[in-house]
Amino acid sequence: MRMKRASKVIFYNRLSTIQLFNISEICGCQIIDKFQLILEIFAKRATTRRSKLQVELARLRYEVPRARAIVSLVKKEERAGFMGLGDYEDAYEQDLKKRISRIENELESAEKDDESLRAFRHRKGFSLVSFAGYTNAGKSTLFNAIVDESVEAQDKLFTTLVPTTRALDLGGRKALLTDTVGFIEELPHWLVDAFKSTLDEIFLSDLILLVVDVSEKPETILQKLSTSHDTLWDRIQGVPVITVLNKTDLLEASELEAAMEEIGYMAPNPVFVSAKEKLGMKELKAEIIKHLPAWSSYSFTLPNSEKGMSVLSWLYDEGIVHRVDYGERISVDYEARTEIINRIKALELNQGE
Ligand SMILES: Nc1nc2c(ncn2[C@@H]2O[C@H](COP(=O)(O)OP(=O)(O)OP(=O)(O)O)[C@@H](O)[C@H]2O)c(=O)[nH]1
Repeated sequence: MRMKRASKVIFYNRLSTIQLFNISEICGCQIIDKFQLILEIFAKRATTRRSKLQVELARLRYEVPRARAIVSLVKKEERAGFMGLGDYEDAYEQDLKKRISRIENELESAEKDDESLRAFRHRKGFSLVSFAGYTNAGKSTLFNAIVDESVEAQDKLFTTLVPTTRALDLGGRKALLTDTVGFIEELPHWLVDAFKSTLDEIFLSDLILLVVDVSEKPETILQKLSTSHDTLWDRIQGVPVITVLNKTDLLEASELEAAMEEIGYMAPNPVFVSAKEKLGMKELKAEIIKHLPAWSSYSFTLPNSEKGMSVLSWLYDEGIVHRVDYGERISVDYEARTEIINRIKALELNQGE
């Protein structure tokens, strides 16, 4: 390792503290296990405040028992400086625990911030589209293929904030496309909250593209589709899902047909693509446009009262207020998802207007 000048060695299996300790002495570089690597990836990909906190929480909790064991090792063997940790004292464990409880408190208020992120995007007239699926399904390749083939929307704001999000103009509709962390098989239970939090983008979406590697064995695909639906289902009811069957270049037409006979019932709104060969992009974009929530315009008035003002603030969260005049009543020219416009109309009816 020293000769190869590795800066980090990653072990597939979980390592005990003693193993970590001894291997790092031999290799002279940082040693991490699979779970620490997963946490590093989650940390890079966490975009909402809640997900950043969840990932940090999982990392700290993973570290506490190690901190304790390392302190006793260092004390016994007087080998300070292990893993670059310097003077490793009991205070470190106390510090970890303090940070854990602070994050637990912060998490409670973070939920609200993320809801307002969604509102902010809708207010700018964007529909939110997320890529979901297991690692290696080809999400990132597909994401790049669509972005390459599409016109980027004028609004660069989101794109510059998050590298895995692009603002696109799809058939005259503005959409924010977001690539997410891939699902991982056999995720340990203590990582599930952190993992799910990296999916926050998906849970805030108007449309989900579930990407599947169709060249895998049908039983593998079925099992992955089933787990994906389970993971998403409790929080995305009513949100349309497009099943993107990727890597069609690896199959003959007859093989593809046979695969679909087995998995078709688990694959709503299927579209066949090869992200690598950029095949099926037109069909996929058409399917996305078809499922994007419709937006419409509406002009109406609200009572100029406290209640009217609170409806107005909700309107600002959900869509674009083109004009607002405060007279005896508040008169508004408004554009939003049709679902929201219908709710305004229902509100008017209820008030007998
Ligand atoms: N033959 C073929 N290979 C593809 C296609 N799309 C992606 N791949 C390959 O599949 C592998 C995984 O692709 P990624 O785009 O990194 O997959 P991902 O789902 O983003 O994976 P994670 O980032 O790990 O979640 C890469 O080697 C790609 O080159 C395709 O349409 N056909």
